[in-house]
Amino acid sequence: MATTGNAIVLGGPGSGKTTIALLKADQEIRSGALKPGQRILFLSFARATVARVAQHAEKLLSSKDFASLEINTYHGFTWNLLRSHGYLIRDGRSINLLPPPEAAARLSTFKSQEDRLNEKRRLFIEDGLLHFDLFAETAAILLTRSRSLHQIICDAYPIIILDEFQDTNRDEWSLIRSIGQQSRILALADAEQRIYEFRGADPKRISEFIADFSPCTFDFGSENHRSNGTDIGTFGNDLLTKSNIGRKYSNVTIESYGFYRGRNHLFPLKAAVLKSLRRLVKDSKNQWSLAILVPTKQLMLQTSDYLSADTDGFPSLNHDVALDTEAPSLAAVLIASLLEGGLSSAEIARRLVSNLCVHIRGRKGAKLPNQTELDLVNAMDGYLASGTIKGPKRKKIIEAAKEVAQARFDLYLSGDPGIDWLTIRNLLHSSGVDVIQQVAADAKYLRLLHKGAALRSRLNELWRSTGTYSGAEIAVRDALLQEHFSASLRDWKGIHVMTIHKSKGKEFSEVIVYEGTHQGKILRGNATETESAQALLALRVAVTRAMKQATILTPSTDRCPFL
Ligand SMILES: Nc1ncnc2c1ncn2[C@@H]1O[C@H](COP(=O)(O)OP(=O)(O)OP(=O)(O)O)[C@@H](O)[C@H]1O
Repeated sequence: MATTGNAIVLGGPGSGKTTIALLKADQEIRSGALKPGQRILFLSFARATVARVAQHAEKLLSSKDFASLEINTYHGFTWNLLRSHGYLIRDGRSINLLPPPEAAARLSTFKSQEDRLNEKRRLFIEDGLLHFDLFAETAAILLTRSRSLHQIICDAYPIIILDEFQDTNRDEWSLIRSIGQQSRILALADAEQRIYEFRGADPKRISEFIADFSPCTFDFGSENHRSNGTDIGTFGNDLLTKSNIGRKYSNVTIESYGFYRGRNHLFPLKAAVLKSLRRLVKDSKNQWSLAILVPTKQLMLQTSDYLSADTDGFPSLNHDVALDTEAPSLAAVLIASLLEGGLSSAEIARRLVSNLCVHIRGRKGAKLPNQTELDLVNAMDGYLASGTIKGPKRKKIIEAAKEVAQARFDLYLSGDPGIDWLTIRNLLHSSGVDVIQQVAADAKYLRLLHKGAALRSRLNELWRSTGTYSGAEIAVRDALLQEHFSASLRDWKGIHVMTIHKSKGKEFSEVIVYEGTHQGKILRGNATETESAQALLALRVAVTRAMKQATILTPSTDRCPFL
């Protein structure tokens, strides 16, 4: 609290790094260190983490002091900077954002990382379209080239707190170095929670910071305030030395699950969730949170579907999912375009085929479409240019698109966006063709993005002013885009399903880590040594999110070797 220069706080999970940083911010604000208009900037990676930190800060700081703290993601902060000043590096021309769903679609044909990066740079330089991955790099360039802007930013934020510092990539690091020439930097880090090597986190980062910034260094070691009085932290540390194997823990349960004939493969998971819920409700009434953490996105969606279902004698369970937005967003844009309609069914059909191409290209986000999908998209693109397409399966897709378009053309819209949206979704669902049905399936996840109300109100406005949904495609795109920067406070109570990676920086009353039998393994088969080391760190991060109890479910036929 007394340090006046740069600082780095090291410490294991739950050791209080975030808490001390917020208290330090509060102390600086109260001491009058800030001039009018200056704020302390707290940067983290994920919007969900920002929401949790903001919640935590609201408890620790008075509302007056809270106003002097800006809690943001790297993306949110750098985009603000680029949106207002980016024109300076584009000869006065403005910058437009390339939203992840569209980016995924545009980059789908570039296979290597290098080609993808080059294409992102080309899109920016030639078309002014900025990909999220270039935010930090471009902001760093901007601050290097404009000394005045550099001065303004450093003046505005004299103290910057960097959460999860161990996971900063090279571009973020160069931005930090630039701002850190004048502003004070307080970094929070745990080398053993470095789980983002695949996006450029580097084991050297902490020592680079120490070398460049000569900070006061504080190490909270293995102090643990999150799960005080439990052996969850001990288990986490034992994992690192493999001394957990064969040991018993009071607050970490490892269950080997078997196969239940005639039941969903996630049956043992839902049974474990209900067991946790009984415990949580008994102990904490409604003041509890439960995280279900799984290794892959695919398993996350399956888990969400199965929790929502009321099959196998289990009730449907309300929950939140940390979804990727690409697939539902592209599906929403396609549905909005159908809501808009057109002057003829042929025009609607053409737009539908074109939007189907974008959906197939981009729905998997950063993961590329497979060759069959790419071939299909090329053929459909060819159809749009020439009016012909070869192959019975592809012809069937075009025929089905025409039928959907005709049905839309003949449709009498009610003016109630909720009803009309569902009508269109059902048209897609009953098309009988998988790539069109996939749009309807992806659109169902919009509910879980909590964007329903925002979309409905935009569509309502359109209908009220024009009696049509003309402009719906753009309106829906805008509404979904804002999602990427909103750091609205989310309620962390209840059940949350997410990938292990998304759980970083969060805490829950209980955690259930579940790995699948064939896909969704904690350590996948044929993993390299580095991948294995990363998987172990990820498992440690997952388990140590729990305050009271962690449960790990691993298949009895193929137990996780870390357990
Ligand atoms: N000194 C303390 N005394 C009591 N409780 C504390 C203390 N410091 C932190 N806590 C509580 O412990 C929990 C974990 O703290 P915090 O989130 O600051 O840890 P962290 O080091 O940032 O964790 P991680 O790296 O795992 O995200 C929080 O619920 C916080 O309120």
